[in-house]
Amino acid sequence: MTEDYKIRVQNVTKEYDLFKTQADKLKSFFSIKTNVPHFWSLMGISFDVKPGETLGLIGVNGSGKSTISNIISGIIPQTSGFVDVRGDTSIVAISAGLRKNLTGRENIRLKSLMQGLTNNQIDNMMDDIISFADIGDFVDQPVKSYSSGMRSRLGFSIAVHIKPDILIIDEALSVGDDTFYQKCVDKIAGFKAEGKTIIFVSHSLRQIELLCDRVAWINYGELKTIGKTKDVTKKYREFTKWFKGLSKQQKVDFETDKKQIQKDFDINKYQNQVIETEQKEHPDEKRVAAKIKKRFYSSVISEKMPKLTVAFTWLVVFATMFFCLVNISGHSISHIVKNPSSIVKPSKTLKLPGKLEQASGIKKHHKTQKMSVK
Ligand SMILES: Nc1ncnc2c1ncn2[C@@H]1O[C@H](COP(=O)(O)OP(=O)(O)OP(=O)(O)O)[C@@H](O)[C@H]1O
Repeated sequence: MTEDYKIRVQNVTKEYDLFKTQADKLKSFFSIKTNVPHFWSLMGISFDVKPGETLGLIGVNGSGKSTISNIISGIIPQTSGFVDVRGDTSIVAISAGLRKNLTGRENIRLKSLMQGLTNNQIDNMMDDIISFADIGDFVDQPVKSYSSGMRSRLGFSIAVHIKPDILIIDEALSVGDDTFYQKCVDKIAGFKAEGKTIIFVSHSLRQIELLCDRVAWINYGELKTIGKTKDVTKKYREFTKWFKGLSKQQKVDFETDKKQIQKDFDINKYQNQVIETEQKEHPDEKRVAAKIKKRFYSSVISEKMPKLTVAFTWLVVFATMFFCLVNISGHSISHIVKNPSSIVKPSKTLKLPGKLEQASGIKKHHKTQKMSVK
C-alpha cells in the first residue's frame, strides 16, 4: 500500500508567552494567571508532504518557518493541532542540534546516538562525516569556537550521513561557500533520487526553484498559499516587489498590523471556525465538534501543568505547611481540628521530637541520681 503522506500537519498553532521575569514564567507553569502578553507564532497551519517530495518553505523573517519545521522535527511541541510524521527526521539548522561545549567529533557521536545508531555504525561513518564537513583540525575543538559556516557544514554533514527518512534543512545552505553549497546541492539531489522526503527552508528563491517540487508560503503565522514551485514563487516575488515599493512608515505600519493580529489571535474562535467549515463541508457527519477537539488537543504535550496536577501540588503544599505548623505548635492534630486558632498559639508543654524527648529523659534520670547521692 502506498502512503498518501509522509508528514501531515493539521490546524497547528504555536503560542509563546512573552515573559518579562522568571517569576512570571514560574507562575505560568503553575497555571497562575499573569498579565504576560501572548504571541501566536503559528495561527493554524495545515498541509501534507507526500513521500519523496521536496517541499520548500518561504516567507519573510519571523513568519514561522523555523517554528513549523522545529515542531515537525519534534524539537518543540505545538500548542494545538495534529502532527503526524511517518519516519525518522533529521534537522539541519544553523542553530539547532549542536551542543556548543562539545567538540565536533563529540557532537557527531551524540547526534548519531540520538538517531538510534550504534557506536560501531558511528565509528564506520565518522571519517566520511568529517571529510564531508571539511572543517579540518577544528573537529576536535568545541563547537562554540566554530564560525556559523563551519557549524552549518558540520550540521549538514551529520544530518545527511545519518540517512534519515525525512530531511529538514533550515537555512543551512545560506552560510556556506560556493564549493560547499554545490556539495550540499548534489547531496540533496541524491536524497531526492533515493525517494526521500525533504523540507527545505530558505530565503533564496533560486535555491527553492532548483530543489523543490512544491512550495508553502508562510505569512505571519498563516499559510498564505501552497502549490507548484513556479506558481508560489511568482506570487511571492510580486509580494516582495510590492512590499519594497512601500515607504518606510508604510512598511512599519504593515508589519505592526500583522504582529497585532498574531497577538490578538483567539484559539477558541479559530476552533469554532474550523468546526463550522467542517460541518458545512460534511453536513452528514456526526460529532464533528468532538472530532475537531480531538484533532486540536489529543496529540499535544502541554508545557503547562494540567489543572489536576496543579490542584494536587497545592494540596501537598498546604498539607505540608499544616503538619509543620501542627508540629511547631506542640498540639495534637485532634486538638487543632477542634480549636483551629490554637495552631498559632504554641502549647506551653512543647512536645519534643522522639530522640530529643528521649535525651531529655536521660538528663532527668542523671539529675535524680545526683540528688540521691547528695
Ligand atoms: N522562544 C520564543 N519566544 C517568543 N517568540 C518566539 C520564540 N521563538 C520564535 N518566536 C517568534 O515566533 C515568530 C516566528 O519565528 P520563526 O523563527 O519561526 O520565523 P522564521 O520564519 O523562521 O524567521 P527567519 O526567516 O527570520 O528565520 C517570530 O515572530 C519570533 O519572534
